[in-house]
Amino acid sequence: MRIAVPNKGRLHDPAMELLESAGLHAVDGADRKLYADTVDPDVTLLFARAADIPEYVSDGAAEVGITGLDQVREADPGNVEEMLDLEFGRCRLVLAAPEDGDIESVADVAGKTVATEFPHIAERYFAEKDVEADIVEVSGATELTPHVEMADAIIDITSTGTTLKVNSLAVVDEVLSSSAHLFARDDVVEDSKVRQVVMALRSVLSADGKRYLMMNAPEDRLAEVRDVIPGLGGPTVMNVEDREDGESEDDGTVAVHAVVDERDVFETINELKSVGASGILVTEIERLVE
Ligand SMILES: Nc1ncnc2c1ncn2[C@@H]1O[C@H](COP(=O)(O)OP(=O)(O)OP(=O)(O)O)[C@@H](O)[C@H]1O
Ligand SMILES: O=P(O)(O)OC[C@H]1O[C@H](OP(=O)(O)OP(=O)(O)O)[C@H](O)[C@@H]1O
Ligand SMILES: [Mg+2]
Repeated sequence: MRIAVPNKGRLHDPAMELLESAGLHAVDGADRKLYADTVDPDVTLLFARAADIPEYVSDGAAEVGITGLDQVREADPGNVEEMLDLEFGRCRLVLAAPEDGDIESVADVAGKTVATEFPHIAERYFAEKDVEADIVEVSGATELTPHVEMADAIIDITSTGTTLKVNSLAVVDEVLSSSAHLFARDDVVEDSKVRQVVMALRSVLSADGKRYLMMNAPEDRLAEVRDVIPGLGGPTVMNVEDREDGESEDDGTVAVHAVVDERDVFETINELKSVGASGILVTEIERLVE
């Protein structure tokens, strides 16, 4: 199976890190190579421009791809399925116009010219809003076009808003909220290898922001311990076997393990201490397969 991955740009590094965390390390990915094998002999990575990846998957050069949702929606190949939000490369595709101009709503764009790298998304957006606008396709530096009278407004990517601001442009409307996605050609979505890859990537995303707590707790206060753990489906409770022959000492102590949100760890530890827990250990989780 081939996975198409952005060869450069801001999606490349996080995509490679995610694949690595999922156990799909590239084994011979020298810079500027077009292909890399992975530790799984059935999985090859193919490196392509972010904007070309939907086409590669649609045409059969790769079975699945990782690229921005904006690119998938722009190419709109018709035979691919969006499988997973990978939660990086978050940005918004927005309609923007000069701050001091007279475009304040989508309706004001009627009869005007809009420059964009995303002509298909723009076309569908204006059709949905029932606004007729002329769309001019550009391949970059879209923010410049209103200043050189090429366009009255633009549809472009923004994340921090800095580029719009330095070009004296203001957001008029949001067209699409985007992030990197895993998508697959519709004839392979049920393949076992594709399902394995989806499950592996999902397990990394599920573990993100989670911590594993281990502790000893007095058995007779277990109910209180359970109450303070906001974990996934409750904690796991085990007897503490600390004698050499493996027999439980039965000193009234049990081991409790639980998965909790990173943001709850501080408060949970304090509460656990107050209900008698000791030897509390907090570790990171690499993957969480549910
Ligand atoms: N400022 C941004 N913040 C977050 N994500 C972004 C931003 N700009 C682009 N993206 C996302 O990253 C994808 C690829 O953009 P990037 O700038 O890495 O590549 P590119 O400009 O298409 O590539 P190239 O470097 O090959 O010209 C976009 O389609 C979008 O999904
Ligand atoms: O809201 P901001 O944080 O300012 O980000 C928005 C900018 O980021 C992207 O450009 P990029 O940096 O990828 O340059 P490019 O035009 O070479 O793709 C996008 O095309 C915007 O211009
Ligand atoms: Mg870019």
